[in-house]
Amino acid sequence: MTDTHAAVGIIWRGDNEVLMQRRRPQQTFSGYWEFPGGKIQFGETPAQALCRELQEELGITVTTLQPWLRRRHQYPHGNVMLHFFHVRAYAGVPYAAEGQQWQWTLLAQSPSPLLPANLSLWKWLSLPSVCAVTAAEIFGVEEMIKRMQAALANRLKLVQLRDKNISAEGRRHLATTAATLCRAHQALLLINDDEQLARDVQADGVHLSSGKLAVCDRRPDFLWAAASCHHEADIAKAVTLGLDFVVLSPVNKTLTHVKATPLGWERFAEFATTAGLPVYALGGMTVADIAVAQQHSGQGIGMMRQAWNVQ
Ligand SMILES: Nc1nc2c([nH]c(=O)n2[C@H]2C[C@H](O)[C@@H](COP(=O)(O)OP(=O)(O)OP(=O)(O)O)O2)c(=O)[nH]1
Repeated sequence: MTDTHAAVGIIWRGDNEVLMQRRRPQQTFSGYWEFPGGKIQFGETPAQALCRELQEELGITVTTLQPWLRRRHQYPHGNVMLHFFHVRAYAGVPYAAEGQQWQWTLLAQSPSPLLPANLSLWKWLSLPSVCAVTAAEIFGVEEMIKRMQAALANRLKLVQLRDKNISAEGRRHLATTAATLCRAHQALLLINDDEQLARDVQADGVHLSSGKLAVCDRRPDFLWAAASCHHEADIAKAVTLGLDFVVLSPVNKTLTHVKATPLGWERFAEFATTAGLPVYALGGMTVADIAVAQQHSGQGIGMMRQAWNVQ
């Protein structure tokens, strides 16, 4: 059966509210909450379809569209390929141009029932644009903690504790302190490749190295689970395990993996569009690359050294 393609808009008000509308009585899944959007018509690109739908449904003219992921869902009535976009700027004031019920919805208050294809996606909306990877191997543990404090105070919301080559005590001390700090700043902490340590310090989740990902046969039992990917096969495995996001590298040249051939942004975009889950770009990233990654369907960027250059 061929897929029906639909373009879907996540319309933001600030950082933690999105516009949701309710499917009307004559539609399938009537009464379910959905993001505005609809079927892509013959000859339209997904972006054109979304702009048309948002004009028709809400009377707004989109001025900035940011492509996000693409996700396939099997409904009883057929397969749908959903093309998601973030909408952060538009002209006009939204109104129910088709008589539908709609509301601004806080991310913490997922409306119910949500269209089934949107369930895991809702959780991913709270992911930030930067994933900072610890670098105690470079700075030392105490300096790393100081820099982490500063970065969290500066609104960092996602930390991956990596540092595989420091002492076990140093890593445990870093993990314990990072867990306390991240909790205090409502930031997520994922521990690289050590489920026991993640459990001991009550981290939010684990981050699998690509090596661990390859041999892992179940989703780690944490609220958040992510992985490092370098190839298509890694991403496919992450999807099979039902992970929440992946960090794909190296996108640009990086000091950490000097011999690796960078993917480049075009190839990154191919992966990020088709992965079906959020993808961060890693490798030679600076803050200026957040926007570049997002224009290429990425969730944002992963950074190691650059993330901690905070006074
Ligand atoms: N607009 C929108 N559609 C979604 C979302 N999630 C999701 O699975 N879909 C599906 C439902 C529909 O099958 C298709 C969008 O088509 P549509 O909104 O034009 O719906 P429709 O009533 O014409 O389609 P049908 O399902 O009743 O045949 O994508 C979402 O968040 N927003």
